[in-house]
Amino acid sequence: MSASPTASPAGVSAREIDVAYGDDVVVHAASISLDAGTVTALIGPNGSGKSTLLRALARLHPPVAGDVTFADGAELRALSGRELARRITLLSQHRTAPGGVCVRELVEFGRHPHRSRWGGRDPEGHSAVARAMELTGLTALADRPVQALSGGQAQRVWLASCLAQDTALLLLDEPTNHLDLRYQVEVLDVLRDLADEHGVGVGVVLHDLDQAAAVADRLLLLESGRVTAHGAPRDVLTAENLTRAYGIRVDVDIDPADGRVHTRAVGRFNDTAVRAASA
Ligand SMILES: Nc1ncnc2c1ncn2[C@@H]1O[C@H](COP(=O)(O)OP(=O)(O)OP(=O)(O)O)[C@@H](O)[C@H]1O
Repeated sequence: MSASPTASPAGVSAREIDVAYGDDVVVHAASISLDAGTVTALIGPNGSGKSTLLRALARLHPPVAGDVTFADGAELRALSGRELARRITLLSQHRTAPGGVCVRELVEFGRHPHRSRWGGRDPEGHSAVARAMELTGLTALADRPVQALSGGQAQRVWLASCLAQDTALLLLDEPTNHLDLRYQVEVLDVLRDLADEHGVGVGVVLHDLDQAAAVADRLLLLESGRVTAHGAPRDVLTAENLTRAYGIRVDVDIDPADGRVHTRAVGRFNDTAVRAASA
């Protein structure tokens, strides 16, 4: 990012939190720590609670039990909205752009917590916005109406708006959705660079397990609202864990050349043994 993240020390920990919609508790006793300079990926089947847990860290769904504390001791529930927006940014899955705004204007919205109450000075703003647009490949589209963009281009604008917010903690819910292969890789590279070069603590929901293994230092596997495994990718992405979590056979290989974890879901269509048996 253009400037080093402006918020207080990166790092947030949730301890044993329950998160509910009405009376329905959907995340149970979940613990997660996002530390400065690390990428943590949340993985798991649809409906397992990944988005809800991520949103709880940004206080969009305040936990009904347990607590969430920042590295400097501040409690999530005690912060003003503005203080919180200077510490943590969330790229959520569902967003609607206000009508009539162009790319640069939407990215500039990300600077809102850094402006004075009456919309005044933000000395870092211009360079933060320019850098966020450059990192996401949007510079040439700066004056285009957001409503005239493709799904992938719009996704990059929302990501740029989060990057412009320039917080020490960055949460992203499926940021590679709608992106072509090149931009998927570029977005994941940006996340890795933010962690490695700027000490940002990143929490990201990903469905692609190989991408999660490649970008993350730590993985958190959720099943039915509970964290059932956490740790280094090769400890979490085991055939046993994945087969249980996803309810289909999943094979796992470790590439001897680079130590990367590769997963392969074995369905009826790509399991040659099953195909031969049923032919
Ligand atoms: N607004 C809501 N009101 C009530 N229940 C909800 C709401 N949003 C999500 N849920 C429920 O909470 C549970 C967890 O949903 P969540 O979106 O966190 O899962 P997820 O792991 O992110 O899923 P996906 O991979 O499909 O995005 C699901 O049972 C879901 O139906």
